[in-house]
Amino acid sequence: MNDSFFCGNLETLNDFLVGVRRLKIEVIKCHGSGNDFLLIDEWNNDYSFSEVERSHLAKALCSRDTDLGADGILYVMKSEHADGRMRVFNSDGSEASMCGNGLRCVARYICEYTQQDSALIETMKADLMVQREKDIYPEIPTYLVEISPVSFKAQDLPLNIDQESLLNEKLPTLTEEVSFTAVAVPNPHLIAVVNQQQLSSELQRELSEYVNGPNELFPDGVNVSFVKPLKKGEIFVRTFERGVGFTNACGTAMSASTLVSCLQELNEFEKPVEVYNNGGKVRCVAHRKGETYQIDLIGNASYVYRTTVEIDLRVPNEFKLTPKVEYVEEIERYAKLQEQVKEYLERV
Ligand SMILES: N[C@H](CCC[C@H](N)C(=O)O)C(=O)O
Repeated sequence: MNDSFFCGNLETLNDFLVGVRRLKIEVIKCHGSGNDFLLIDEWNNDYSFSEVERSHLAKALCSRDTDLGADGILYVMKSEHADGRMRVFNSDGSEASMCGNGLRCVARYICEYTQQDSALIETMKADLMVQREKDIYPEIPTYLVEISPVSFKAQDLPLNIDQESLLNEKLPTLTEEVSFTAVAVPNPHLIAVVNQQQLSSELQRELSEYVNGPNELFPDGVNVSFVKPLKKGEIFVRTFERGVGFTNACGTAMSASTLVSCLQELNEFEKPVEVYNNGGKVRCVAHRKGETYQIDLIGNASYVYRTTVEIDLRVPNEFKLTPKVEYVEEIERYAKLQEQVKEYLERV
């Protein structure tokens, strides 16, 4: 009996004994306003990853040094009480309680799978309503997702300060240059309304890197957004995302920024606000009932390509891809939207 037989058997036996995890994982590369994700359907593919594997996969597959790369992974899972469940992991492997742009992509995936125009999706802290909307740009799949619960309590971010909340106030230990509002939707956001000079400076990067490193203020880190009012009903938002860095857009941040702009009377509750960003634009509507807030986030849910990742989960950085199958028309249509937004932002 030659060696290869034993090697083959030994390897198979060894694989079994050490629990090798060689898998072929179907992936859809998608994005909401240029905030891009790898969508993995655990539910219908029956992958059943461990907690550690989900985090390690996010770090390995989201790295921009690979043929994949993304801001995060969206795991679609079965829910015991809703139409589906979304878990979102940032590219650094950390799990977030919510992801607005990602939820629109999951909304599309679940609505198309169930052939419904609306659904209830379970997220870490809430079951959220999602629905298909009329395209805000021709032929670009558009979804509305509910962003809630909303809390201005510092402890809900958490933000360690000796006051209940931070509402358009200075954080002197951080900077004297701008005022901030802290809000959880329910992931944590620190938001400043700024002018063009402040937006163009290094201030946002410097303070974002500080509050997302070891610090007393935000022990879990925080998404940091600079908001520039364009005109009534229009804002521009740039976000340094916790667990990622600067992204083209951050859905929960754009929603929270819209809410803050209404509280500061730059925009109006119950009226649409066009939120421009480096990846395109979305529409938000902030709702207030007494002291309860909720935001509607409306925007694209675009697919870019499908591929299969061939991977051994024990060494997730060494993976192979099958040839990517692109959604060519969606890519072209979204590029037209981005061109229109870019031209507009150069004029406004
Ligand atoms: N980085 C965020 C999660 C992703 C949120 C963002 N991609 C969105 O669209 O809301 C956090 O750790 O809270």
